[in-house]
Amino acid sequence: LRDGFWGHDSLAMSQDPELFQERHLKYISLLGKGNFGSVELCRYDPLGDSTGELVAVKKLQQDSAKEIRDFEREIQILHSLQHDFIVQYRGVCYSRGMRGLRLVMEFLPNGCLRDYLQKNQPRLEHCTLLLYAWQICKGMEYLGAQRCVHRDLASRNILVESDSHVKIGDFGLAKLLPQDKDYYVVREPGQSPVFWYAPESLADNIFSCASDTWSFGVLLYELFTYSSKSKSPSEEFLRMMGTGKPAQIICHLLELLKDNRRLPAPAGCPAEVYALMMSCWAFAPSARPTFGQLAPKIEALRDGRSK
Ligand SMILES: N#CCCn1cc(-c2nc(Nc3ccc(C4CCNCC4)cc3)nc3c2CCN3)cn1
Repeated sequence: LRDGFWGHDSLAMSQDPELFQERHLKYISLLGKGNFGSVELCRYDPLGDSTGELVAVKKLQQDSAKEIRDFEREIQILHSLQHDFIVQYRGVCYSRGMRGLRLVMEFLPNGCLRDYLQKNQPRLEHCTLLLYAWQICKGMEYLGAQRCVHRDLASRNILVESDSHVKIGDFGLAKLLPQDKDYYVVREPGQSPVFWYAPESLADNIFSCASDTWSFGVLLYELFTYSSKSKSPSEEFLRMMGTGKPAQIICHLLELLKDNRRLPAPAGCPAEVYALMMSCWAFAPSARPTFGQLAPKIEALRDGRSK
């Protein structure tokens, strides 16, 4: 289209609500660092009068061909998801061609659940922790129905919309299952802390909805320890392993899990909640509950305990 009222960009560009123009994306602050990426708070302000909306913009740190290809897959996965307990896709911003590719998402004002739990521990009751657990479980049930494996379920990847609403916030390691298999074997070994990994993921890089259930159990543990650093999964497992050489952490952790050693019950954690975590940590993937089976169990725990 010739230059005219729309300035130098094409009419189509200005009309597509999912295309964000870099020149209108105003940087405000750094929100966090996920896997291979950073997330910034920006205001999308095409009118230039600071009335534009706040958005969270994810971009790659490295921009190798593989990182860009994986990022494009992450964007496609998030674009295909639409659920109350999954962070909303808004669009993309291309600058410098594909090298400057950025993912634009809704901004959640209260940050990630790990920090939120630490900061608000005194006023967060078990009933609220179980509400967060139920919402994440429903989001994961929906994800499984889309044949998507998250691979990095942890409180650092959950975002807080409000006191009563959390969302799964990062899909940097998510994979879509092929039609003919219900598991995914990754080539690059553990990119995220191994203390959230199921045994089959530690041993053979195998990921599935069942390995997501294992990580969900660790997330339940994080909820009921209010993500305390001293009681974190890493600290607890390292304590159980003693001061082995760092090289053998994965083998040592696997031995421990084979010996049926598990994270301890968090202080004050109701026995039924600990039993639920333990069911997610069944050694055999097939013995773990699905998210569809976990949701009603969490509901029952919520109703059973009014406070
Ligand atoms: N998940 C995951 C891991 C990757 N990651 C994602 C985000 C993210 N953060 C927010 N909001 C957000 C974040 C931090 C604060 C802090 C700032 C310092 N003071 C304390 C509060 C406040 C609000 N909104 C989002 C996203 C993605 C989509 N929407 C950040 N890191």
